[in-house]
Amino acid sequence: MERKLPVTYELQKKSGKARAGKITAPHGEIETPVFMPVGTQATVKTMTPEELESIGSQIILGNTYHLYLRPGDDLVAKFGGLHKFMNWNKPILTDSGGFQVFSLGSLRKITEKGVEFRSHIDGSKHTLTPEKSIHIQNNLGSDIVMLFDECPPGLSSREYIIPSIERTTRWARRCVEAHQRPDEQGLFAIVQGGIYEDLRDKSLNELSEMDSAFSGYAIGGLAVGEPREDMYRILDYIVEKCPENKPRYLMGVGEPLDMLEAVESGIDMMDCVQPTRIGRHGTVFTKYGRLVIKNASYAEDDRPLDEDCDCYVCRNFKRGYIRHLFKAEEVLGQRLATYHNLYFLLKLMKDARKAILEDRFKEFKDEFIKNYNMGKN
Ligand SMILES: CNc1nc2cc3c(=O)[nH]c(N)nc3c(CC[C@H]3O[C@@H](OC)[C@H](OC)[C@@H]3OC)c2[nH]1
Ligand SMILES: [Zn+2]
Repeated sequence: MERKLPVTYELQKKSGKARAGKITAPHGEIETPVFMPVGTQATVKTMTPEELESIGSQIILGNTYHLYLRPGDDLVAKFGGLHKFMNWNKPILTDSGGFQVFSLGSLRKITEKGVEFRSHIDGSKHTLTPEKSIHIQNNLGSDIVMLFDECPPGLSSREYIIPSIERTTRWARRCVEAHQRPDEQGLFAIVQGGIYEDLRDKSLNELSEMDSAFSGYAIGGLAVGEPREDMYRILDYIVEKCPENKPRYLMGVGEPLDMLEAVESGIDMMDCVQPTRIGRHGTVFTKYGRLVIKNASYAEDDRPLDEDCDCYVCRNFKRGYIRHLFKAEEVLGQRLATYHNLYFLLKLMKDARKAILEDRFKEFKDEFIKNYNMGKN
């Protein structure tokens, strides 16, 4: 008898390949499509949990690599896990750390056992293995645990990707074996295969042999420097081949136009550091495209960041004031820009969900793209 998985999915409506649904996780329900703010070091930078809840965040992300290095997953476990440690009581998804080892670590060496690397913090030597990654995530107590995979560098050759997929599949088996709380923390598979349809099939077919252990499927290996049209082509090809009764998560995508393309291909969940990272540097999303607030042209501009946004920031502050905060290097500027950017993406997914429920997603997407490309700010 198939064991009840801790994370389940209910498909509610389809509009083309786009889907509206509901994920049920140990710490709560998630209406999809959903954008997941990234909280790498147990905080979504500059935001309090209360603010995150007030803008409609349903689930946030944490990261194995960072929390293992600092403050240590054992310490987080002593505080009762990540939810208690950071006072976030809704679902949390943690990445498995492989990606960060390659994007942040130094002196890395991949072997069958795992990945050796030096910490970007103090240069100390570490080895992350499938077992270690899963045990760290068990200590963190996240609702959704990601497989320990290799995300090949963007535009890797077929010759590199084929053996990488096979090792990642062997690592997946070891992750399933090592998982200490399969009834409390949902395990997500991560499909690799670069920009090659047949290699995407290879990765998905090999992982599907362990399907009963997986609560969901992530599409990995994208948003790593490949041309946009290759990412769209692969999404259009592989997403609908993932199980219809489980959530589908596209890793690392958070540009508005890319998110709508992903939703159109059947993706339910997305994450990206962009809204928080560019927000801290003074770039904000608006209905008509990005806006760089430090631009002199906004010095006396008494309009809100986005005249069509009803967030706390857009209801209470003008562009001229927020530009001043950035020029004066006042930290409130970073907070207001981050708050608005997160609200913008969360609202975009909420509006997309409504459009799907009303079976008009294609029209919604085309209208958004037309306005966003106008670039009139
Ligand atoms: C930006 N483009 C992008 N493509 C990615 C592809 C992969 C992948 O194939 N495998 C794994 N394991 N992770 C990936 C990731 C990292 C996402 C994490 O990276 C962190 O954001 C930087 C965040 O950590 C809280 C997030 O957690 C899920 C990707 N990011
Ligand atoms: Zn706003």
